[in-house]
Amino acid sequence: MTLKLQMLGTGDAFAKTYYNNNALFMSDTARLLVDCGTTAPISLHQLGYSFQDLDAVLITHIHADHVGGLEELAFQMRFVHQRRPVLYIAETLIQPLWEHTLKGGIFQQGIIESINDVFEVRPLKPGKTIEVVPGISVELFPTRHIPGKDSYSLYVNEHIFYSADMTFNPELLNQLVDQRGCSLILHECQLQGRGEVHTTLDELKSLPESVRRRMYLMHYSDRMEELRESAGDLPFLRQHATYTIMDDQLIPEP
Ligand SMILES: Nc1ccn([C@@H]2O[C@@H]3COP(=O)(O)O[C@H]3[C@H]2O)c(=O)n1
Ligand SMILES: [Zn+2]
Ligand SMILES: [Zn+2]
Repeated sequence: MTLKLQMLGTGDAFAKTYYNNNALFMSDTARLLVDCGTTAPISLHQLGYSFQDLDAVLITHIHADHVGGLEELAFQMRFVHQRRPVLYIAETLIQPLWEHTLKGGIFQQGIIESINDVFEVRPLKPGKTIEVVPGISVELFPTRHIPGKDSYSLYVNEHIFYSADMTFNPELLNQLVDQRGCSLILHECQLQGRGEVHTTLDELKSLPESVRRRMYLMHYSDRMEELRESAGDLPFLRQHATYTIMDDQLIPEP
C-alpha cells in the first residue's frame, strides 16, 4: 500500500501565496482531505479535482482556514452531485461547527435543518485508531491551540504525526517518536514572533535531533522564502507538490 500526500495549501491563516494549510492524503484507492479551508475549493479546482473525487473530509478545528470551504463543499455535493459527503470530526466539534459556522449559510427551512442533512457525519473520539478510508487510519490527539476551543492533531497510519494548529508540545512529540514509532512529523510553524496560539520555529529547532530529522514544516507565512534560511535544515512542505510517503521521508514526484 502506497500513501501519498498533496498539500492543497501550506500557508497560515493569512497567507495568500500558499493558501490554507489543507492536506490530501491518498492511499491506493481513496482520498482523504484533512481540513477544508476557504481556499480549498480553488485549490482543488486548480489541481483538477472535483469535490466528488474526495472519499472523506476530516476537520481538525474550527477556524476559517480549516473549515471555510465546507459550505461550498456541502452545497455542491447536495445540489450538483446529489450526495452527502463523509465528514469525520471529533464529537466535541460537531455542534459548534453547525451552530457557529455552517448553519448561517446552509440552513434552509424544511430542507436543511441539521448538519446531517448535508454531511454523513462520523464522530471521532481521541485515543481510538480507526480506518477512515481504505488504507488510511487516524487517531486524534487533543492539542492546545486557542483557550476554550478544541483542536485535534492526527496520528496517521500509526506513524505520521500531522499537527493541527497547536502550541508547542515537546512531550507529545518526544513520546510519539520514542514510544509509538513515529517516523514522520508534519508540523505547523510560526516563522516569526511569539507563539501564543501556534508553535514557533525556534521552539521546533529546540527539539532533539531524533525528532527534528523526521519533521517537515507547514502552515507558514507568505514570507517563507525570505525567512527560509532561519529554518536551518528543517524542510518546508510545498504547496501542490505530490509526495510519496516512505517511512521517515517524503519523496516528491517529478
Ligand atoms: N489569540 C489569537 C487568535 C487568533 N490569532 C490569529 O488568527 C488566526 C486564526 O487562524 P489560525 O490559523 O489559528 O491562526 C490564527 C492567528 O493567526 C492570533 O494571532 N491570536
Ligand atoms: Zn490555521
Ligand atoms: Zn487555528
